Amino acid sequence: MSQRSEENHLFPVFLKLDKIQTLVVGGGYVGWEKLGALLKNDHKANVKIVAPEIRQEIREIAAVRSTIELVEKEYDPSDLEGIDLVIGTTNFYEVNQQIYRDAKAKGILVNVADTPELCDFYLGSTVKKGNLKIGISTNGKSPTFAKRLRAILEEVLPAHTDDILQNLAAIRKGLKGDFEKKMEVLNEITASFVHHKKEN
Ligand SMILES: C[C@@]1(CC(=O)O)c2cc3[nH]c(cc4nc(cc5[nH]c(cc(n2)[C@H]1CCC(=O)O)[C@@](C)(CC(=O)O)[C@@H]5CCC(=O)O)C(CC(=O)O)=C4CCC(=O)O)c(CCC(=O)O)c3CC(=O)O
Ligand SMILES: NC(=O)C1=CN([C@@H]2O[C@H](COP(=O)(O)OP(=O)(O)OC[C@H]3O[C@@H](n4cnc5c(N)ncnc54)[C@H](O)[C@@H]3O)[C@@H](O)[C@H]2O)C=CC1
Repeated sequence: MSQRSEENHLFPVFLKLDKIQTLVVGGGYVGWEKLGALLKNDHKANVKIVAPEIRQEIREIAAVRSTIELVEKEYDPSDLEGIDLVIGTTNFYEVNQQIYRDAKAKGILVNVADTPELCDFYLGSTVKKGNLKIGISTNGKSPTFAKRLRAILEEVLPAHTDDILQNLAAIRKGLKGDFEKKMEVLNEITASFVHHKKEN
């Protein structure tokens, strides 16, 4: 069999966390971090957290959000009922492995935090400016690089980035005519973005 080349084969998708049900197993530091990552992207994310011990910080978040459910008990496979996506963060490799196996058996996509061999998908660093979102993956090579690149992009993207998007959305909506004509106009309007970059 031929060796897979050293490049990123991951396919990025942008999930609607308010339309699906996510389960986080484990309510410690890593569980808190992953919950934070979900909520940073969508404060209305539906998240259930299952763990016998749940950190105070998570309790405080759940207390003010009806979309977050805490279940204080050890994980068992019935927790996967009605779940679309699962993130395992317990401090027991065997439990994380079981979560992975159970999720696979049910056809649920699973991520065991910080354990690439037990992941169908990875979490990425995300940059948000209004309607714009950029997801960054280093293919597991360096999450710290992803974090730094996020900070750089957050800094360099102008504050009015979303205004540009809003204007383009308005123009797009107002454009009459056939599909090809629409594309022609939108390509023309946005051409200067690329030229501007080349000149610098
Ligand atoms: C493969 C992946 C699987 C997954 O967890 O989804 C994974 C794996 C591992 N992470 C580890 C450690 C750290 N992870 C972070 C941070 C983040 N990790 C995230 C994602 C991912 N981490 C996926 C790949 C993403 C990609 O390809 O880029 C981010 C982007 C998203 C998020 O988690 O929300 C978030 C930054 C968010 C942001 O700030 O923008 C930091 C830095 C910090 O916290 O400051 C450290 C410590 C420093 C270091 O080690 O680099 C370890 C070693 C554990 C150990 O030593 O035992 C492994 C295991 C291994 O590599 O084998
Ligand atoms: N804290 C960190 O920065 C890092 C942690 N890790 C690893 O990630 C894992 C989790 O770390 P932390 O969150 O810091 O640990 P933690 O000890 O703070 O939290 C573990 C959580 O798992 C829960 N748990 C234990 N058994 C369970 C079960 N059977 N069912 C459901 N929940 C269960 C506990 O109640 C607790 O809420 C550990 O394996 C750790 O080695 C890896 C890299 C960095």
